Amino acid sequence: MNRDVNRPISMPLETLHLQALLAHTHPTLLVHPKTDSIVFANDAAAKLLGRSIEALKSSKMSALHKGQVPSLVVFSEAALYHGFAWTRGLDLTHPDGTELKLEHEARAIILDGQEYLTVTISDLDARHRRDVDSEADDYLREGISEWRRAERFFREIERENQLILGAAGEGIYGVNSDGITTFVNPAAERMLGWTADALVGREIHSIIHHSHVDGEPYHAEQCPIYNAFREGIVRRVDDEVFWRSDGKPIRVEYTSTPIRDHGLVIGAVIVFRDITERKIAEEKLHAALAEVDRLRERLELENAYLQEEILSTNNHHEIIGQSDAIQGALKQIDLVAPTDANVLITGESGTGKELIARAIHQASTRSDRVLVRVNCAAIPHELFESEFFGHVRGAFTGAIRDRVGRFELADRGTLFLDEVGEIPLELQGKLLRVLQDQKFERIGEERTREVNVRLIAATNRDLKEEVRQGRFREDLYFRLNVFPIECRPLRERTDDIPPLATHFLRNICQRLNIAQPTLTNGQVRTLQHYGWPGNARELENVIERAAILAHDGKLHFDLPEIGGRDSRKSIDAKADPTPPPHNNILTRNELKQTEYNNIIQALTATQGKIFGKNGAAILLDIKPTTLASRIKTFKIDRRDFVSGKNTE
Ligand SMILES: Nc1ncnc2c1ncn2[C@@H]1O[C@H](COP(=O)(O)OP(=O)(O)OP(=O)(O)O)[C@@H](O)[C@H]1O
Repeated sequence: MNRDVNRPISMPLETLHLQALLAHTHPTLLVHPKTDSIVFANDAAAKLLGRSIEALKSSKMSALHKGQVPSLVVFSEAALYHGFAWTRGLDLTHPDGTELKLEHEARAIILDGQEYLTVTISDLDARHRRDVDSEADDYLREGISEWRRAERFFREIERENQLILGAAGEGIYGVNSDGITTFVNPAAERMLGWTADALVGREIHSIIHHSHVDGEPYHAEQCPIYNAFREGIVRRVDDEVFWRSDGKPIRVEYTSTPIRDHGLVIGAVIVFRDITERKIAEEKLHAALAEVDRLRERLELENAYLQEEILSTNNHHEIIGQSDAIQGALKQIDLVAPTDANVLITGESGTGKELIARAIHQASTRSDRVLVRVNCAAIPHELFESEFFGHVRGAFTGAIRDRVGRFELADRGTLFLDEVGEIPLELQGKLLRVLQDQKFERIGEERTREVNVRLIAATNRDLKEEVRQGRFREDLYFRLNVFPIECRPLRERTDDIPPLATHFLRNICQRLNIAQPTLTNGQVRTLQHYGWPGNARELENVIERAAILAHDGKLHFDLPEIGGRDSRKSIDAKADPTPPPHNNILTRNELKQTEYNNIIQALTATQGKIFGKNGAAILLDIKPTTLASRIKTFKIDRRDFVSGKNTE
């Protein structure tokens, strides 16, 4: 620094006043350097240095800065030389003993031709405090604007969140860890019929979730929504109800997600959807599918029955016979068919009981609906109930889908219970109730179904005797026996054998598409002499076999042997026109014994096999189901005839 730049300032007297004024705000001394005396001190200097102006003015600079004369001289000389100097090397002690940290700035001035120094003193501690305060101010100012920015940012986020919550189609609400509602979005307000104001701040479970759909109380401890924040895991429920403000339930699916703050669960947010309409649509669809399923199953079964009917009714329900017995039966059919009365047809196997049942159905007003036949002898004991009344899926082991029972299938048609005497005693009561009320339930279902069924029953048992023996309920017997029709055995109406034999021969030849052989009078007479334990069915089978084996238009009959009696007759030989001797007539018991022996022989020959090509039914010329029923009646255990394990 050179002297020209910082030469002492020379100023007129009036400027001194200005200087003095300025000096009034800063602690300033006017010092005469040559004499070391203080010629002027302002109030600020007096205050800072802790001395009065007068005391200062009567004091020397060196006296103020005791022991620092060298530093003071250097400082003064520098100021005089350069016109300006500053130092922090001059200390000063306040009269109260405080060591003042000061900065001195000296400027050389000339007043009235004499060199002076204006020494401005700054309190470094005060300046430091100001600096700190100013820094704090800066921080504060910056902090406030930063905070305002953050506030704006969060307000913006909050606004966006509100927009999202408002736009969401799902109902959304929040709860704190006490289960108190913290917010509710507009969709939730709409769905629940409650305003957000009405819910916020209140325990929402007791308002919208207090009961199950059936009205049972829903305790908050079990509520999955609350459990989400109790256990800290997300809970999803896909079918429950929330209660609207108008008391109506809405079906909902919802998710309750815990909200965490620094790892601490502080509540949950619940997002829910009104699925009432969807559930109604689903239920309608299920019902429709179940109905389709039911109809399909029914059609399948009806179809099976119709097929069976086609196969079993080659004779188109033509009842042949001129005997009084047949003519009487025909009259009874005409009488009873148009009524809805129950009919009980009795008679030995193969006498035409089913034929009569079908004829009644055909002549009734129900003929446009199906006749459902149930062979009670062929149903395993444990399946009776399901067979009759149906079951729902899962009702018992093996019930893998719903099943229509025969009663339901026969609705508005006819139910033909063949071998009705075989129905287990324990089911007879239920059957009676259904016949009386025409109402029943499927197994495993509570729904009661109504039917309108006409019942025709048939049996080859003496049902009265069964009642006496306690094997058949009397009340059921009376219920069935409203209109009894008896089928007389063929041997008691030998008049019917010629027209029946001719009828069978014609039908069989047509069916087999073969030329019809001649049935001679002699052959007819021989047929009339045979006992026909298998009745018309046996006659039909004998004729069919003969038709197949016929040579050159001639029939050859090979009648089966009956019991020990030699009833095998070669009919193409000379027929014996004489009536059988009196001692050949069999009593009912003898006939039974004969039939028993016959079945035993057949089972021995087939090793217990009943059904199929090599079965005993074929040998005996009776239906396998009939044979099964007879075996049951005679209490024969067919396993006694089986060699090895191969039973049917
Ligand atoms: N009067 C008849 N006219 C024509 N065909 C008859 C007559 N009686 C019986 N049949 C025939 O004899 C066969 C046996 O008759 P059906 O099945 O009706 O006897 P069923 O008494 O019901 O026998 P089961 O007790 O063994 O069930 C059938 O093919 C049937 O058409």
